[in-house]
Amino acid sequence: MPLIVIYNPASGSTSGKALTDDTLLPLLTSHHITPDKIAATERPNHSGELVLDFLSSLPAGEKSVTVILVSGDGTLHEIVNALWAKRRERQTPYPDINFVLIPGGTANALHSTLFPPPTAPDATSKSPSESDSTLLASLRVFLSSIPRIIPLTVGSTTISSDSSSPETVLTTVVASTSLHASILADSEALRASLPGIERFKVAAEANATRWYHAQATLTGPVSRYDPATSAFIPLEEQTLQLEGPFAYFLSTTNVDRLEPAFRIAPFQRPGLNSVDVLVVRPRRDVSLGGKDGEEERTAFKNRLWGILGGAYANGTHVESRYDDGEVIVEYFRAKGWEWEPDEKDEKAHLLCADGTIFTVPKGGKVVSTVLSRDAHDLSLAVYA
Ligand SMILES: Nc1ncnc2c1ncn2[C@@H]1O[C@H](COP(=O)(O)OP(=O)(O)OP(=O)(O)O)[C@@H](O)[C@H]1O
Repeated sequence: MPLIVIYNPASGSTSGKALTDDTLLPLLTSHHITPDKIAATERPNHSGELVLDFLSSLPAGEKSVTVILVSGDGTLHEIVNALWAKRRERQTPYPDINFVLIPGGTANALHSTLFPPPTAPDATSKSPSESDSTLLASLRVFLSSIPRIIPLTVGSTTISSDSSSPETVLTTVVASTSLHASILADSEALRASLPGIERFKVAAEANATRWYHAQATLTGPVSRYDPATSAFIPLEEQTLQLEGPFAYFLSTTNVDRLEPAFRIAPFQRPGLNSVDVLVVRPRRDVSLGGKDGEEERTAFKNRLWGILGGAYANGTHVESRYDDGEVIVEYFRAKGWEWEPDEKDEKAHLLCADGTIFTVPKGGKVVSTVLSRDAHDLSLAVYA
């Protein structure tokens, strides 16, 4: 099967080249495997060009290829979007594309979902790197006598407005607004000084008391996680409207965590063909008495911080409740969602798609949905 190795020398702690040269390639050689191509990404979006060029170089009729990717989630995101953008320019369908993931990025959400750390590192751990036992886990599956591949769910997120043409981006990990999108937007500026996951915490602190004004709709079928029965209960309605303001609004496909220890959507997994949506709406907190002054926002921030800390304790945040018994983190499973930011709330216009930040134009909205295989025309899977 055709094989290309791609590493991102700039991702995470910039160890991609050393990992490739010193560990990956010698291991492949010891298994008598010679990649057809080995390439470093030289700039943003280069990974997509490398894969497209590689596919173009193959004889017609090739059924499947393997891409060994030494990077974080953002590089995979670029490849998926490049394939999708160029799909109509090909005479024949793409071959199946099976990824071996070697975590060389900062967060490595997909890899750490597939191969969770043996003991979850504590929340204050400074090391973003995965333990040695999981570092080569996907590669070991690829090299095994019965390699197993798991298909990936693909989501599409479209930003539209009257003033501009719609822009669609595919996601395989996360699509979010509110706190998470603000954190990602601010943390990128900190990448040079804080290359590890600490930069997310610094950015989180800067956005902690903000509430986001928007109208959100979940599109169905929709089900709601019930902590009492530990099950998702289907809703009768096909759509569910959620009034803001929001402190947190995040959806994941394929992944149950965004970092090795941050298990924010504890029941999501690859190939489910649904999104898990986590929502926190401060107005549901009866202890705030319906007010949203400085004092209430600070009180709510402390509460939210404590609750989201449960994501670092194997996902216990989804069990937490307000004093009146209502769940604090609303956890839904759906086909998709829509987000219409309030025109006056600038930060509610931020959207994060697999770590890339977009700004919704004034008067615009976001429509995010899981795509069927027929709709995206890609066959993507990971060795796991
Ligand atoms: N040679 C390069 N120089 C600078 N940036 C690059 C280069 N090659 C790729 N990139 C960019 O590096 C960015 C980060 O890559 P990636 O997302 O894989 O790592 P990460 O952000 O550290 O990890 P994660 O997404 O898991 O948090 C990508 O958006 C990509 O565009």
